[in-house]
Amino acid sequence: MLTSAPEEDGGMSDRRHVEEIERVLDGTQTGRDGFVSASWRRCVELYGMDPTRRDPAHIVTQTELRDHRKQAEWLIGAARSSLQSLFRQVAGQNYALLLTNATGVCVDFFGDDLFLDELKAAGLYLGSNWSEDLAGTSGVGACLVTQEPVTVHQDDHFGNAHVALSCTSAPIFDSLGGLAAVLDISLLRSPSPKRSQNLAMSLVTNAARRVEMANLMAESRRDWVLRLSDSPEFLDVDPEAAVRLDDSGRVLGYTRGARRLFSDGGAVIGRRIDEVLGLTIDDLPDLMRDRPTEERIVQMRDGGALFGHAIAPQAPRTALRVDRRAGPLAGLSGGDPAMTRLLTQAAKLARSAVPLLIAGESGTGKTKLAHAIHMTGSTSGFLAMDCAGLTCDALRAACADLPGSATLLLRRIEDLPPATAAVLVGVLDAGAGLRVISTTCAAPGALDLPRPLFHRLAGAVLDLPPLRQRQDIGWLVDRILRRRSPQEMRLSPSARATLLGRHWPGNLRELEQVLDVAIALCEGRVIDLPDLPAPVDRSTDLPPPESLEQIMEACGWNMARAARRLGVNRSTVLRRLRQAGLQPPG
Ligand SMILES: Nc1ncnc2c1ncn2[C@@H]1O[C@H](COP(=O)(O)OP(=O)(O)OP(=O)(O)O)[C@@H](O)[C@H]1O
Repeated sequence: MLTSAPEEDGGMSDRRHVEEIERVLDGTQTGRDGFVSASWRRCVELYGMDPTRRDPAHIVTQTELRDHRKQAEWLIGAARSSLQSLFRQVAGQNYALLLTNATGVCVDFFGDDLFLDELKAAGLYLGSNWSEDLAGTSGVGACLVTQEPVTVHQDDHFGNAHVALSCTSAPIFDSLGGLAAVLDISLLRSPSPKRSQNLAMSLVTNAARRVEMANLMAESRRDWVLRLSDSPEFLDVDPEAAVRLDDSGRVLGYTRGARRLFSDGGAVIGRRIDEVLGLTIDDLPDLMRDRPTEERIVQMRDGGALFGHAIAPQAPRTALRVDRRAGPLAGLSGGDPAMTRLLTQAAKLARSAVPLLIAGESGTGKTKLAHAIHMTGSTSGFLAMDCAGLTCDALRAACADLPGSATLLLRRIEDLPPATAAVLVGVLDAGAGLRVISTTCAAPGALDLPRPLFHRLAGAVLDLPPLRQRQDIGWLVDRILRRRSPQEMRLSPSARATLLGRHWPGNLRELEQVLDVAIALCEGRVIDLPDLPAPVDRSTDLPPPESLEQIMEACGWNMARAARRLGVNRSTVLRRLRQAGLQPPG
């Protein structure tokens, strides 16, 4: 039995409210929404609350508020612009907006300064705690329990303290499907019909959906995102649902709108997209923005269809970039840290006359780098010679025609016949304006050259990394594809993953050839697995003796890619990392 309503200030309506709660507890249907009756029941039977008490709002301490806000930083960031635009839409209508965390504490707030004192007194402010067991039936509290959008209007509230308010709240889910927050729009005073809040309901649910979308997009820069909409007009600007996928098509996250599209109610994270929706990862390139929206149709498993918009992973952002003023040198790398360091040095050395020795495995781009250095430097003539079988006469004849200022490129210096070595020393000493660049596949220290010659060639050594150690393979693939295909072509995600996972004993030359073959074999515009030639040089296609850390770095610490490159499964990679005490940087 509840205590009776206070006579002094409760008045008739307060008493009626308390009486209705009593009747609901007795099992009478009073016309209240079912979730409201259920909440009233919990308030009395579970939390032992008394509706006649006018408790002040529950406000956490400043220190607690700071902690709550710190923990919700990501959420506040993702929600800010949606809240701002929602607040603009309701400006001048006395609404207050509250963003609470999953425990019901308000961590962000927008309200009209004119009513700030009233809003604070009513608990519509930063730090107020609206969890049901403290504040009774409220929009936020009921939303946290039901995980559905709700309007708790006037005397839907449990306690007499809040019956003037009208609160409409929508849940916000994180990308793993957990309830993360509640977005609430509240009025101090409102018209009595509950339906007056229908517009508020639609505003708050749309804003919550946008917050989930913003959060998912912020998490997904390195992954595929598939966005879905019922209508082609909203697909690119305000889609209803989104799924985040890794490059093998496994679900990494989703927005609440996508949950209802999945074919069964079971756990979805980690499952392949073709198991939960009616498409595979390789269908995504066909759903990118360059296709007309009406053609981007995704068949759902229930027989329905939606419009789809696939967003490809963005290239990793790297702090290191070669200065654009380095000209042709800057175009040789897509942000691989070792290449960036090397090219930055090369750009400085290019302006000097220091003889350069470029070392690296076959096909790593030594000749291309030498050309770029020449183009960046100040010499005018350019002569490239292969050292294998180079005779003294041929060397003397070729150098005799060189202009006063020239670059002499000697390819594969390790193959220089010993007899020519002595002549080369003479040529270099005689040519005052001659800048020499040589290349070698051997380790510079192991070069079997006469010392006088070695010191005239190796003023500085530039060591090119093998392709398998580069972190910009994806960038190189796109660049080569753009340059060598007659029309715009793309790779299916599985074809891309395969290329990123190969060992590339033939380095960039091999990559170019593989892409040439794929371009020739591919019938449409999307290169898929069957278009890729198998690795030719399997004998050397064994994992090189590199450290696990080097491989992880080359794979951007992507477990799936490292597993493919090592030819083991992901759990083995994880185990080996743990054994080696390795962790991803930062
Ligand atoms: N940064 C790059 N981007 C795209 N393609 C490149 C790049 N560097 C080199 N290549 C291409 O890779 C192929 C091999 O390059 P290059 O001839 O410079 O290698 P190399 O190391 O001199 O080879 P080798 O040791 O066999 O003489 C060439 O076709 C070249 O165009």
